[in-house]
Amino acid sequence: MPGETEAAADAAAEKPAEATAKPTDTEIDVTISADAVPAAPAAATEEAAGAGAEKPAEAAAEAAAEATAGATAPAEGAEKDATAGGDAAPAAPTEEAAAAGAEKPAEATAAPAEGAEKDATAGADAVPAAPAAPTEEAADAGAEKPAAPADGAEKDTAEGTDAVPAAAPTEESADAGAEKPTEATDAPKDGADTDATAGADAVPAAPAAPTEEGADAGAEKPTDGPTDAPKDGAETDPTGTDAVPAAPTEAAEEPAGKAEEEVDPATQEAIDKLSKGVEGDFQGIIRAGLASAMSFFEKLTKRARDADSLLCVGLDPHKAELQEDSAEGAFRFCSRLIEETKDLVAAYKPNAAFFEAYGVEGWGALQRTLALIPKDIPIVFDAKRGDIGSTSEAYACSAYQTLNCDSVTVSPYLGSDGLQPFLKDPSRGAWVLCKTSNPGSQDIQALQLPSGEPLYVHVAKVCCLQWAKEHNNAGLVVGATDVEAMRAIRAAVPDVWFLSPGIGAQGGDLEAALTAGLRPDGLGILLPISRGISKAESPRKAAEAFRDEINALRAKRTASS
Ligand SMILES: O=C(O)c1cc(=O)[nH]c(=O)n1[C@@H]1O[C@H](COP(=O)(O)O)[C@@H](O)[C@H]1O
Repeated sequence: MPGETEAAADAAAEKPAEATAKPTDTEIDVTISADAVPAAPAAATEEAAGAGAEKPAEAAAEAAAEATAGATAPAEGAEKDATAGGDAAPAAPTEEAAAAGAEKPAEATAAPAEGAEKDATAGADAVPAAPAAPTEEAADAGAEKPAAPADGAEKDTAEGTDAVPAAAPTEESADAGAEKPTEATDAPKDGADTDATAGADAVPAAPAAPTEEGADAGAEKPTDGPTDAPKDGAETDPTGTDAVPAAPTEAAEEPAGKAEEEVDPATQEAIDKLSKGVEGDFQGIIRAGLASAMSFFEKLTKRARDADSLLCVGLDPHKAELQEDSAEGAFRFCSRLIEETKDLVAAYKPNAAFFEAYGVEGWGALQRTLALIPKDIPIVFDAKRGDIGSTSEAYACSAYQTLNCDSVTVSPYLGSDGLQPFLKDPSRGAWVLCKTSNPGSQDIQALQLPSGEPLYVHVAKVCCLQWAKEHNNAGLVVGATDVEAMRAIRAAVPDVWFLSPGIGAQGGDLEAALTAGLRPDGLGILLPISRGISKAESPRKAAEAFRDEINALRAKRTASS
């Protein structure tokens, strides 16, 4: 209940009833996020290929597979490529590959409809920060660093679906692929530097405008666009095919165009930058793919508005609260919370600690829990990461690719290089620990710098205004238990989103926190509450009461400002 203290909550605690929601098979679900890509080819710069473009390479490959169908994307070639782990290497077709393609074109051509479905489901979460390029650099990058995350890559390799051309086919090849696969040996030879690293299949190196035929072939079942994709990835492609429509059909372009209108200036700038120099329809594809990737804070803002809520339910399966002290018990606990509150929340915040406590099974329970969260509800993965750059890369991969979470809590203590991996993809966000809610936050975070400002104000400014300024995708953890600090931080960074735990069990004052932290637009502060909801007799009623109390205070505050 709102305002309930830890003690009160403990006293009132009851064991939650057994979850009603049945777990789905989520191991696959989380891994397929790797495949999710807009039907866009990728970028034109090495930077794009190496940095943000973890997935577009696959996208390009998959997309072009559609257009060229059997002509240049042989099933056997795909298997070969997959074995080599080279998902995304645009290279010209070798005769061998083309011939292999001719042997089994039907698989390649049959793929798109299902593949499109799959990509649509996963697409929301896996849109790259930057498209990958159809240049040699991109090919190399793709080969060395497969676009898909580890799990996804494994899946892909098992399914042998990734190796496909990045460029659009000529009319001839499109026809060949679609109708006369045995003529596949006539596939384009230009740009013929076969990707030896990937052992990859025949792919033209340079993008070209798709032909009508290619467009038609690719457009059999356009995706709904990444933002419509459910997180649970329940519609996994049963054929194991990742193919995505390659060509910009009207249907595919329309939602992307709409999305493009909604993107923030930073995203728009990235789109302009990355599509510059790319000609014709492929520019449209790139723009569409990028535009459909809402930035993390756009997604959060949209959800907060749609649900009319700033409440974030914490998924903290404390052992003491479980009916059964096991990973399964933790999963059921979370499943029940999600089931009861999913229409009331702006976000969910699973805390890794409570799952890790159950070892490998706990990690599985976490993955299954994440898969239950509706696709339009942002996830804050509370893991408080941050390390040297190369290790943070792995942490970011774990949070964003393997677990497919939208955001993660991070420590600023290691500095800018430790945070960069969490910030380079605008569709993901990092919540930087700034002034935490616990009493010990005074020990270091409140130290006064020679400039006279407390360390937490410095952290707020340096993280949000400098380190994260490229994509504006850092928020700040500012506990709701220290309103004075919150006020100072709000003054330093007026627009930044706060994640403000401390309401409920930790005794924070909701009205004081909202007064100090809310932005004039009635947004800008996300209030995670765990035990105050999970320990209530009816978590739903408690969540509803919190949401309503928050909204009443928001209304009061925005009316007075
Ligand atoms: O990063 C966090 O989420 C966090 C930061 C902070 O300053 N204080 C804080 O309590 N948290 C987390 O927020 C949740 C608070 O839980 P309750 O006190 O039960 O609502 C726990 O998962 C904490 O680990």
